[in-house]
This record gives sequence, structure tokens and C-alpha cells, in this order.
Amino acid sequence: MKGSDHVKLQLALDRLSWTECFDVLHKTESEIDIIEVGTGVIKEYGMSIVREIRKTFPNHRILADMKTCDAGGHEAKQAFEAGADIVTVMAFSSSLTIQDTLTVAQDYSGQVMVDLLEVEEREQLRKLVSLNVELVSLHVGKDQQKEGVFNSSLFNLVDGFLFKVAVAGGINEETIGQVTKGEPDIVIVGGAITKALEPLKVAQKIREYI
Ligand SMILES: O=C(CO)[C@H](O)[C@H](O)COP(=O)(O)O
Repeated sequence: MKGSDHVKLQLALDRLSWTECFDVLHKTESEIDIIEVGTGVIKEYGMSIVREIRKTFPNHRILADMKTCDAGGHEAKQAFEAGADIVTVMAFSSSLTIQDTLTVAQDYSGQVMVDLLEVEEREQLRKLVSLNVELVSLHVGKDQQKEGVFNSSLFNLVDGFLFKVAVAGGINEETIGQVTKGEPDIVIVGGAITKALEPLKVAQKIREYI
């Protein structure tokens, strides 16, 4: 795991079996700062896989991509109890859900990443400011990626706000150059690494840019 003063590389484990998750983590752990246990993986294996990743990779930060949109406190507690350091909650959730998630995160000295999937109005970001949200993710969803992956114009949404910003959505070796122009704090990469024949080489190449 790298130090704390650089852009973080978050590896998203999505659409993988239990064994495939651990295989790719063992291959790439030296290049990865944050391990994301993807929503689909969580739906398949629950908190057991978060616990096992915590045990196997004690020095990495773990994000549980809960994509919570209700019962914020309860779901955050589940993930933090299992060993996650960061949980995700959807920006379109009610303020109460986001607030409860933040409160539980504080109890566990954890962090909350608010997922901006499908958010287009800056007004919604002002709501997040009023809730003292610190970390958001600009995210082009899997389905939406059929029409286009992450591009730098998405940074306009958060321009002028003081959030820490993560970026996600089909980022790969070709697009990483323009993604870093927006100076994100966290770059999230899934399929480009996990589905590569040589995941370590791809992770290293992406790391060179960030
Ligand atoms: O949250 C996600 C999907 O909802 C993924 O983690 C994110 O999109 C990164 O994966 P990929 O690089 O394969 O798009």
C-alpha cells in the first residue's frame, strides 16, 4: 500500500466470484490503496467477504460499496462492524439517511463516500455541504457506460465545492490521462484491472498517471 500524500487508487471488485476477488487482490495489492468490495459482490457474499478481506489485507483501506439509499445507520453499522473503513450512500437519499450514515461512520472513525450517480443539479451538492459531507464520487454507472464512460466534463458538477472527489466509471489505461486533469483525490478502477490478462501491469500503468 502506498503512502497517504498522493492520489489514491481504488480497485473495484465487481462481477467477480469470491476466488476471483482474492486472486486479483493478491496480484495487485502492492499498487492498490483502497479495496472496494463492489455492490454485486456484497449482494452475493454479504459481509462475510468484507470480513475475510479485512483479515487478509489488514493494511489496506476497505470500501464497502453498499450504495445505501435507506436505513443508512443500520447498513453503515453492518459494514463497519465487518471491517470496512468507508461506506457509500447515494446522494439522492433522504437527508436523514445520509445524516444517519455519517453519524455511524463517526462512531466507528470511518468515512462516508456519497455517490453522485445520476445527480445533475448543483443544488443537490449544496444539500450535501449542509450535511457536512466531505467525500463524493463522480460516477458513470455500468449501464450508462454503454453510452459513454467517465470524461473530464463531469468535474463541472463539483467545481467550486470543497469536497474530496473520487471518480469512477469505465476508467482504463486510455482514459486515465484525461481523468487526472480534473485532479481527483481517488481514482476508482474496476474492470480495466480485474478483467485484464495481466492485472498488475494495468494497475502499474494507471498508477504511473496518478
Ligand atoms: O460502482 C461501480 C459500479 O456501480 C464500480 O465500482 C465503478 O463503476 C468502477 O468499475 P468500472 O471501472 O468497471 O466501471
